[in-house]
Amino acid sequence: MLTFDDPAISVKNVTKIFGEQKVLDGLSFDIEKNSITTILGFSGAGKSTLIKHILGIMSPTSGSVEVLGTDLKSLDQMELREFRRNYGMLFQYAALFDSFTARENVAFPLREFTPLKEAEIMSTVKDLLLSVGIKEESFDRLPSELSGGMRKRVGLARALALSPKIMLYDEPTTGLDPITTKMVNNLIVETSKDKRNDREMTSVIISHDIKATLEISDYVAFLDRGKIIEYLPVEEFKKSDKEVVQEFLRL
Ligand SMILES: Nc1ncnc2c1ncn2[C@@H]1O[C@H](COP(=O)(O)OP(=O)(O)OP(=O)(O)O)[C@@H](O)[C@H]1O
Repeated sequence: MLTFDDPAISVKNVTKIFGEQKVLDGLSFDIEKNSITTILGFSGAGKSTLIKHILGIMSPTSGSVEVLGTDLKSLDQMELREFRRNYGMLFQYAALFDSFTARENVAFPLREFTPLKEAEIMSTVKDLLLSVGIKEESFDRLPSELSGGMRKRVGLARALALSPKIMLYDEPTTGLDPITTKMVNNLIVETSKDKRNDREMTSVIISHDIKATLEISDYVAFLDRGKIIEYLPVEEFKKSDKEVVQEFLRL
């Protein structure tokens, strides 16, 4: 198992039980700061449950999750809400507000969580949208007037608005055509690299789209029935001798 001196995320012996079902089973692993790490697994393996633990939306039945050196258990609800400003998240369907334009969607977290004045917000929003490749002519369009790929870009701009230290991607390319998948992958890498220069950003991708994520990951973990059964730098992961991993790689 990979270990890191100063991990961004440290999952320590986490078990999560729903009724009779053990969904996470004594899970322990670290995620390196400033890396792109993908957590792969079949449907039902426990990926979403794990992400919810990293976000502090769910608490473990036993064990602990440390993010940026803080044990999430030690935070009360108010502190946890404040702590979540460290996170950015891009969901499968980008989850934009339908009745807000692209500009308003990206402005939302800045209005909600920062003391910035309107002119500063508008200038930050412009920079963010341009940085993900949205042209000014599209700033005032509603999500329904944008393509799927453009919605992802706007979703990414919104997720980056508060300069997150931890960026979580939940199935970022599932259901997208190959060209849009490539575009989203490039954006994930560019975003991660950009941020590496001047500040910290760790990217965690949850996916069952192995082909899309292998190209861009530094590390890959394979979650199977609540346990990490393989966790390696990407090139070594491809050569894993675990039967279930090879089965997954052949899909
Ligand atoms: N709140 C809950 N209450 C009861 N069971 C749950 C709850 N959340 C998840 N589960 C169960 O935990 C198991 C793992 O679910 P989870 O959504 O974490 O898997 P996943 O790997 O993300 O799957 P998918 O790729 O299909 O999203 C499933 O059997 C699910 O039914």
